[in-house]
Amino acid sequence: MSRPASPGAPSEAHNVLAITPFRRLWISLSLSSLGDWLSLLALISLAVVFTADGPHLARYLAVAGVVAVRLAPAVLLSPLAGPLADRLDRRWTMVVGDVLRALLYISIPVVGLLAPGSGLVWLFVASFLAEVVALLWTPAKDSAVPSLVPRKLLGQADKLVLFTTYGTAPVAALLFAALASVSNLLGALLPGMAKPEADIALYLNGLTFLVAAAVAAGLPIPSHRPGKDDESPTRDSRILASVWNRPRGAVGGPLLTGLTLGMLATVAAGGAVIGAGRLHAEALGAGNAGFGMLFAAVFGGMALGVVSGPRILKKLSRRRMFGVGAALAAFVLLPAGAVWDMVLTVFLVLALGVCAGVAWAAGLAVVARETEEEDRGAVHAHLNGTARLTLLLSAVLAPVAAGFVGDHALPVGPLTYDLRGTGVVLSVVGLLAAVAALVAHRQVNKGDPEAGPGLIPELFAALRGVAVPVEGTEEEKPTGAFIVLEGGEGAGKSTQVRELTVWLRDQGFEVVSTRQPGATKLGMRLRALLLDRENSHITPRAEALLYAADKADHVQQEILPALRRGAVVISDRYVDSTLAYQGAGRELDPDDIRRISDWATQGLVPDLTVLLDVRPEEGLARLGGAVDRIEAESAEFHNRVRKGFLDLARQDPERYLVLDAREPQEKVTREIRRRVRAFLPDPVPSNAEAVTGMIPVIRNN
Ligand SMILES: Nc1ncnc2c1ncn2[C@@H]1O[C@H](COP(=O)(O)OP(=O)(O)O)[C@@H](O)[C@H]1O
Ligand SMILES: Cc1cn([C@H]2C[C@H](O)[C@@H](COP(=O)(O)OP(=O)(O)O)O2)c(=O)[nH]c1=O
Repeated sequence: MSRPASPGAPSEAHNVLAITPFRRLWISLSLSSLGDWLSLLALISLAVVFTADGPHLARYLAVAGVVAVRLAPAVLLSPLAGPLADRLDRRWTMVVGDVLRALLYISIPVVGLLAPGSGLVWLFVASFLAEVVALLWTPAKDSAVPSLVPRKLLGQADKLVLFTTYGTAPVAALLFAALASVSNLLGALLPGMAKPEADIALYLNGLTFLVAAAVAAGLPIPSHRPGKDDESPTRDSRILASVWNRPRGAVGGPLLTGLTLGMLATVAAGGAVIGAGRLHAEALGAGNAGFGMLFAAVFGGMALGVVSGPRILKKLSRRRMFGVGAALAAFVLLPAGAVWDMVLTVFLVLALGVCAGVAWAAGLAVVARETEEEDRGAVHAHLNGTARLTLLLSAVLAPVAAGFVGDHALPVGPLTYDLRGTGVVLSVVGLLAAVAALVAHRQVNKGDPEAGPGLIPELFAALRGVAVPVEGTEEEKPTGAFIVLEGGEGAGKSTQVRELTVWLRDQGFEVVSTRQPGATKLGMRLRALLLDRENSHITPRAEALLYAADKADHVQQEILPALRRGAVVISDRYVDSTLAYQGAGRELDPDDIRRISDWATQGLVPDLTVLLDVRPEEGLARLGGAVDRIEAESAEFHNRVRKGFLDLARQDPERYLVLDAREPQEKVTREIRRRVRAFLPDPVPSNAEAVTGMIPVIRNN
C-alpha cells in the first residue's frame, strides 16, 4: 500500500527530476553548492593561516572579513544587481559566471603559493569578485528553473533546490574535516601548499563550477526575461525589501513577531558557531578538522531536526514545538561556549542544530497552516530575508567581538580557567538568543487553538505519542473512573460487565454500564450496519471509520458526561477492539487506527482494561444462535485479533489486567474485583466482597 508523501519530501522528487534538463541543472547546482560550502570553510581556515604570525586581533578580523565578503554582497547588493542581470542573456550569464568563479577560486591557492605575501589580500579580492559574479548569476539561475519546469511542479523544484543548497553544507563540512584529518599526509604528497585541505577544497570548488558551466551551456534556457509572475518571492534581489516590508494581515501580529524573533534567535546561534567556530576549534586544539565537525554538526543537526522532529513529536502543537525548539537551540550554546572539550562542544552544537531544525520545520508548518495561499510567499520572503541578514550579522560580529574580548586566564582558587574570547561570545550569544526565543515562545503561543494543559504534560504526552485531551477545561476534567472489558467473541465480557456493575452499585457508586458499538441512537444504526451479514461489501477502511464514528458519538454523548459527573463507566469493548479487529484482524496500519480512534475519542484512555483471553474456537463455541458478520470471519482472522489484544496488553502492562477466560466465571469475577478495588477513588473495603458475592445468586433466582 503506498502512502502519500508529504509535500516536498524527497520521495516526491522523482516527478520533477524526471525532467532531464531540470535534473541536469539540479545536479550541477548541487555540485556547486557543495563546492561553495567547501570554499567557505577553506577561506575561513586560510584567513587564519595567512594571519598566523600577525597580531592577535588581525586573525579575528580576517575571519570576520571572509565571512562578510562571502555573505554580505548577496544580502546588501542584490537590489542593484537584479536590474542589470535582467538585461543579460540568461544562459550565457550562467556559463560565463560559472567559468569566472572557477578561475577566481582556483586563483586563490595559486597566488598563495606563488606570492605568499599577497595571499590574504588576493583572497579577499578574489572572493569578493566571485560574489559579485554570483550576484548576476543568481537571478539567471532563479529564472532558469521556471523555464525548465512546468508550473505545477515549480513548488517541488524550488524545494529541491533549497534542499540541496543547505543539504550539501554538512556533506561539505564532513569532507573538509576528513581532508583536514589527513592533512599531514596531503602535505607530504603536495609540498608547498599553505594548508593542503583548504587548497584542495578551493581547487574542488573551481572544478564544480567548471562542471556547472558545461551543464549550463547545454541547457535549453530561453534568453528572455521571465514574467513577474514566474519569479519567486524569496528571490535574492528582494531580500532587504522583504525584511522591512512586514507582510500585513497574513498571520496575526504576535504570531508573526514570535516567528520572526524565534527564527532570528536560532539563526543568530548558528551564525555565531559558523563565525567563531574556526578560532574556537583552534583554542580547543582541534584546528580545521574540529571546525569541519562543528560546521557539520550545525547543518547536519538541522537536517535531522527538520526531518525527525515533527515525526517524533507529532502530537505536540506546532507553535509549542517552534517555541521550545528555538529556546533550546539558543540555550545549548551557553554551555557549548563554556566547556573545554572538543567532542562535548560538537555534541552540544549538534543539539543546537537539531533543535533549530525542529523549530524551523514547526515554524514553516505554522505558516503553512495559518496563512492563505496568496500571502504565504510574502511571509516566507520576510522570514528568509530576516534569517539571511541575521546570519550575516551574527557570523561577522562573532569573531570581531571574540577578538576584542581576547583570551584571559582567570584564577579560580588554586586553578585557572581559560577564558577565551570565542567561548565568551558563544555563551553570550546563546544567552541573548535564549531570551529572544523565550519572548518568541510567549508571542507564538498566545491564543494557540491547540494549546493543552501546559507545556510539560503536553511534551511528555507527545513523547509517548498520545494525544492530550484538548476539550475539557480544568473544571470539566473527568473525575470518575473508566473501566473497559475487552476480548474475543464469547470471552465473557458481557457477563463480567454485568457482575461488576451490580457489585459497584452495591457499594454506592453511580455506575454507567455501556458497550461498543451501539450505545447511542446513531450507534445502534451503525451496529446494525456493521454486524449485518448481508453487508459483506463493507471495505476495511470504511469499517474502521464506522467503528470510529460510533466511538465519537459514544464518548461525547455518554462516557464523558458520566465521567465528569464522577460516575464509574464500564464499557463492553472500546478502542482496543478497533486496534485488534481492524488493525490486527483486517491488517490496517495500526498507527492510522490509533490516530483516528484517538481523534474520535478525544484522546480518552481507560483507567483499567480487563482483557479476557480465550482461544477463538472456544469463545465462539460458547455463543449460541446465529453468528454476525464479524463472528463469521475466518479462524485466521480471529487468531490475529487475539494476538492483537495480547500485544496491546504487553505494551502497557500497567493499564491491563489479563485473565484466562477459561477459568470459572466466579473466579474471573473475583480477580476483576480485586484489581478494581485498588484504584477506585473511594476504595471498597475488602470485607465487602463476602457480602456482595451473594448478589449474583440472589439475582439469578
Ligand atoms: N468464565 C466462563 N466460563 C464458561 N462460560 C462462560 C464464562 N463466562 C461467560 N460464559 C458464558 O459464555 C457465553 C458468552 O458470554 P458473554 O459474556 O456473552 O461473552 P462476550 O460478551 O464476551 O461475547 C455466555 O453463555 C456465558 O454464560
Ligand atoms: C467496538 C468494536 C467492535 N468490533 C466488533 C467485535 C464484535 O465482533 C462486534 C461487536 O459485537 P458484540 O456483540 O458487542 O461483541 P460480543 O459478541 O463479543 O459481545 O464488533 C470491532 O470490530 N471493532 C470495534 O471497534
